[in-house]
Formats: sequence, C-alpha cells, structure tokens
Amino acid sequence: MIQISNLTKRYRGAAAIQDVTFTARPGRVTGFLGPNGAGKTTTLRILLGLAAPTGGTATFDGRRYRDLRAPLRTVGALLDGPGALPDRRAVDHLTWIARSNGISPRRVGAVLELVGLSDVRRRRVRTFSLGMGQRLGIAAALLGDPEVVVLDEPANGLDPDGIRWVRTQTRRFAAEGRTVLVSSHVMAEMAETADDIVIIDKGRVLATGSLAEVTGGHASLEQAFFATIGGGAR
Ligand SMILES: Nc1ncnc2c1ncn2[C@@H]1O[C@H](COP(=O)(O)OP(=O)(O)OP(=O)(O)O)[C@@H](O)[C@H]1O
Repeated sequence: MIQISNLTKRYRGAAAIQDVTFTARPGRVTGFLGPNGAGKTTTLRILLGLAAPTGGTATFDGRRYRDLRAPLRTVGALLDGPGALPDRRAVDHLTWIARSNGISPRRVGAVLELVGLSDVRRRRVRTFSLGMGQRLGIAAALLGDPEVVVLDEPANGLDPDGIRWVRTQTRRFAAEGRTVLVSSHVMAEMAETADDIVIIDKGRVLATGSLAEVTGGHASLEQAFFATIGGGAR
C-alpha cells in the first residue's frame, strides 16, 4: 500500500504541493489526476526518493523508498520515459538494471516478452518509437516483479493502440494484486482504467474516492474533474 501523508514541497518558498494526503491500495488502480503543473510529478518524485519533501511522508507499507531493502523488488516505476542510454541495446539496458539490483538476468527475457519487445531486443534504444520506449520503460519497472507499480503519464504521446496496451497492462497489474498508481491528465482514459481517483490541483488534493464516488452526480469523470477544480475553460 502507498500512503502519502501531509506531503509538502516548497521550491524557494513557493509550494509545489501542500498537505497532499491519499492512499493507493493493493489490487486497485489509483488514478492520480490533475492539470499541468498540479503537482503530480513532484508527489511521485518524492514517493520514489528522487526529491526530499519539505514536510510529510510518502511510504510503501510504512517504509520510505530509501529505507526499502530491495527497492526494485518492491516498486517499479515509469517516470520520464524509458530512461535508457540511446546507444544501448534494449536487452543490455535491462540486463544492466537487473545486474545492478541483484535480479536474475533471466527476468530480462521474461519482461521483454511481457511487453512485446522480444523481436527488437537487440536494437539500440535510439531507434525506438515513443511507444517502444514506453514499453521498454514498463519492462524495466517490472524486472523486480514489484508489488507496487507507479506510472507517470504512461500514455503520453502514444497512439490509440499504445494507449489501449497501457490500459490493459495497468488493469492486469491490479488484477495480479499489485498496488498501481497512475498519473494522468487524460480523463477519458482514467475513467476506463482507474478504480480509485485522486484529484490534485495547484498542489492540493481536492477529491479522493472510488471512481463512482468521485464521478457521482456528474455525467462523466471529466465533468466531475472540471467541477472539482473549478471551471471548464482551462
Ligand atoms: N525543480 C523545481 N523547481 C521549482 N519549481 C518546480 C520544480 N519542479 C516542479 N516545480 C513547480 O511545482 C509545480 C508542480 O509541478 P509538477 O511537475 O509536479 O506538476 P505536474 O502535475 O506533474 O504537471 P504536468 O502534468 O505538467 O507534468 C509547478 O508549479 C512547477 O513549476
């Protein structure tokens, strides 16, 4: 379980996020929704130990990322694309991550298969399309067979086929019992993918609940979203 409690981050006095509190539970997809600049990436970066909070905590079953004994076996994350050196071959990129995290290199073949990149495993990452890069990033996230999967805007820039693939994978991770936290600003996509919703705007959480609770009384999640953040003309 992911627990975010009163998380605050200030950059030179300005709050990027303020008192952010929510939980993401096992077996469920939690959609983390907000417009550009709302504070989604800041929250996820702190959760993943890439930035220090000004206040509050972000934990996995009570442990901060930096206190996890085997981080990649606990949490798999996709943040800012594949994160691979462009001249590396896909298979070498994954093998390097596996080796440096005490994960059996045998997992590399398994995750390449899982994301549909087996045939292009020896191609250099710079020759990959955006969608292939996302698949490689997800393969890396799955190397440690983690209980928790964190995806920051995984459908960004993907074509309809790629978006559907990400949705199917995301649902499957939850069906396998994993805790899945997915950030997005695409409402229609989240309405199809998420079980639970967290809406953030201007650094503050404005709504949390099941998809039905958050959408309740509105025609769609998108309408609920705009009603929550105040106005449709953004
Ligand atoms: N390193 C930084 N220094 C200063 N301000 C920052 C820094 N990182 C983020 N911010 C500010 O914090 C706020 C939240 O940004 P963040 O990237 O977390 O939003 P987001 O919800 O992920 O947006 P997007 O959907 O555009 O990625 C923004 O106002 C941003 O300008």
